[in-house]
Amino acid sequence: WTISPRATFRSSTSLAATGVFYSTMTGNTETCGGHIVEALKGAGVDASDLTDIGDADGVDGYDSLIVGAPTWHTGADSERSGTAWDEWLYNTLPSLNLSGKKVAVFGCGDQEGYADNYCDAAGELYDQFKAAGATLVGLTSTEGYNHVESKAEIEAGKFCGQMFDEDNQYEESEGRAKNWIDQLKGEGMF
Ligand SMILES: Cc1cc2nc3c(=O)[nH]c(=O)nc-3n(C[C@H](O)[C@H](O)[C@H](O)COP(=O)(O)O)c2cc1C
Repeated sequence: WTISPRATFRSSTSLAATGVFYSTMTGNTETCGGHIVEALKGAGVDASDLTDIGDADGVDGYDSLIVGAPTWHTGADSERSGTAWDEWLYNTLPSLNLSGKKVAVFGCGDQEGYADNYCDAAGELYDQFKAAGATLVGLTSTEGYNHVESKAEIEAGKFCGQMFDEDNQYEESEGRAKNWIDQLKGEGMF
């Protein structure tokens, strides 16, 4: 008999294949991250629990990452989330080796109240993980959203990942999470 290297690596103490990290001020990004973790379970993906990036360790130990942030620093050039990501992106991420790892970004914002800056922090996560050498996956269409401008819209009609809006479209969130995980599976992330 043989033990595959992968099976050996996945001992009971090893990390899950996909790490799921988020931050939040008022819980909305946690709600959406919860939908994502449920969808991952439903799809049979070996994923971590939803983990606050402020408490995270060993982020580079996963094969792939799903990362999500809210936006609170409206209009800011950098440190747009107003959460633990702001420090982590510039103090921890540059020291990690993420080359070859697939990363998918999600964001939580308010497309009506902050229509000119909808989910701007998600765009920052995308840019910084890309700069760190990761392969970014999971782009989605902007169809069905009503924002005017967004730094998460990295090309016309394309978000850099999955955007959520618990203020205006909370009833969409669970379905958006499920569809996105199906898409990521189709893109070969897991
Ligand atoms: C002071 C303030 C500033 C905000 N700025 C933005 C913004 O620039 N862009 C955006 O999409 N949402 C903005 N929002 C909305 C929040 O991002 C949104 O409510 C989000 O769901 C909060 O997520 P959280 O509960 O995980 O922190 C802002 C909300 C407040 C109260």
